[in-house]
Amino acid sequence: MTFSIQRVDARTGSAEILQQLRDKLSPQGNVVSPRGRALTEEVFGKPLTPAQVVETICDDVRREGTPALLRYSAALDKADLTADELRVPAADLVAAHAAADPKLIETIGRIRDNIVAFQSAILHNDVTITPRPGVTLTQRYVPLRRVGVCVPGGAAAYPSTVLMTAVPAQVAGVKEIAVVAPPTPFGSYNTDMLATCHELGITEVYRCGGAQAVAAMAYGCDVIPAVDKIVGPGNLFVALAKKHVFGTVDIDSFAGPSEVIVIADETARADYVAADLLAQAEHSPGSAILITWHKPLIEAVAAELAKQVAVLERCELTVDSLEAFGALILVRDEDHACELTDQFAPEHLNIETADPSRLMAKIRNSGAAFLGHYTPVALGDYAAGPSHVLPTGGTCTWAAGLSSNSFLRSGSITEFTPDALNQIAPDVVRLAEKEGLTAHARSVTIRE
Ligand SMILES: NC(=O)c1ccc[n+]([C@@H]2O[C@H](COP(=O)([O-])OP(=O)(O)OC[C@H]3O[C@@H](n4cnc5c(N)ncnc54)[C@H](O)[C@@H]3O)[C@@H](O)[C@H]2O)c1
Ligand SMILES: N[C@H](CO)Cc1c[nH]c[nH+]1
Ligand SMILES: [Zn+2]
Repeated sequence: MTFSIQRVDARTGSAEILQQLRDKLSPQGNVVSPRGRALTEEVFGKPLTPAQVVETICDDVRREGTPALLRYSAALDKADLTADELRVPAADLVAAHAAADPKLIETIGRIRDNIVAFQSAILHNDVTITPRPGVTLTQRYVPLRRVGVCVPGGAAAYPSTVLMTAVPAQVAGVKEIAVVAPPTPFGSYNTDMLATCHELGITEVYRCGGAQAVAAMAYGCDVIPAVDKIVGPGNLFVALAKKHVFGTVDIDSFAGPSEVIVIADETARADYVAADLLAQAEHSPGSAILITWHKPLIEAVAAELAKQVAVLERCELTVDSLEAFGALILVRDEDHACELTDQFAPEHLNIETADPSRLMAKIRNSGAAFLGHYTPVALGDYAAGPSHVLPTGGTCTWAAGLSSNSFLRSGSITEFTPDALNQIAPDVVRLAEKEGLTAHARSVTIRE
């Protein structure tokens, strides 16, 4: 298989390529295909930007509710559904579960256990301190009441996304979980996805996707009661819709295409490294970048990529991704590799070196890191325990991946005795008077 992936020698100059890739990989840089643009013109009668499409859909769903949701499902997903058919009947969930490969159900059970073990261990607990006699200060964590989960269904089916979103929410104690997936064979007609929902005890699944489903969950409609937070991945329209409704509800992130940086040294195997790069490139769009100071690895990995990509089911899509978003970068040394990685701030970081922990200690920015020659990112995508919903586009410099804690809301609880109030009163009064807020001061002195 012949294709071209960028080789960059960053030993003497700066690696501008990383900034160029970063710019291309923002969710907005996620270009809409010619078919997508034609669909926009067909539905709206004129060319619109994705942001204009999403704003129109969200505003219509907010104003009209279910009729707009059904209209956009019909126009964009060719779904001929009535309001009564939007929710997947309980019998369909049961039937999908009964018909599923028993081995798949066992796998889902084992992965659920892995996720529960990790997400329970990291869950915040209430904290109470008594800094002085008579003063009790508590930080309390309360699960969100109702959340909405977007499960993609345009180009592939993602039972794994149900696990990686709904299980952390369940661990946090969320009682109501609504899943939306497009009315497509990869979405809410996908029996593996429905069987996964049933196995996890999810009963509310809706046959709608895209911006219209996000808007319906944010604003609520006759069929889907409004949620408090919307999580889960999706294409550009889903990402833009989540951004649009943020403020009415919370969202997990504004996510773009998948990314991986593999840092490798002379102990790395070129076939393993290539396999890890291909695994994220196959998402298409997906970015796959090798950083190494071991020069022979660059061509060895390029040769392995060509060999391995040829036999992939998604060969052409993967090649498109490697050509547009891939790079093999030669750096001076280990420190240079860590510096460039921090600058790119990848969603996934795979360190395939003799002492990966030493490098990890030097890197601040990565959504999720995978250490050693036997820890491919696919472990995190499917089974290890941390969620695969992660910050992309360099946002891991300030954002965290989805976890059980994403489904908690914290609040403080303060309690003072009369003596403790008297003790602190002068400080409160002084500051309140400085601000000219004498009613605040009086609410304290009145109790002296
Ligand atoms: N980061 C993660 O954890 C993760 C996990 C799984 C999938 N993903 C990513 O999520 C994305 C899923 O995208 P997808 O397209 O397969 O499914 P999707 O469900 O996100 O989007 C499909 C929906 O988009 C809407 N849409 C399509 N074209 C449109 C147009 N021209 N105008 C308005 N709306 C339109 C339709 O309503 C359709 O139902 C992929 O990029 C995949 O790589 C990420
Ligand atoms: N790599 C994706 C997150 O970036 C998650 C995923 C789902 N299925 C396979 N992989
Ligand atoms: Zn993946």
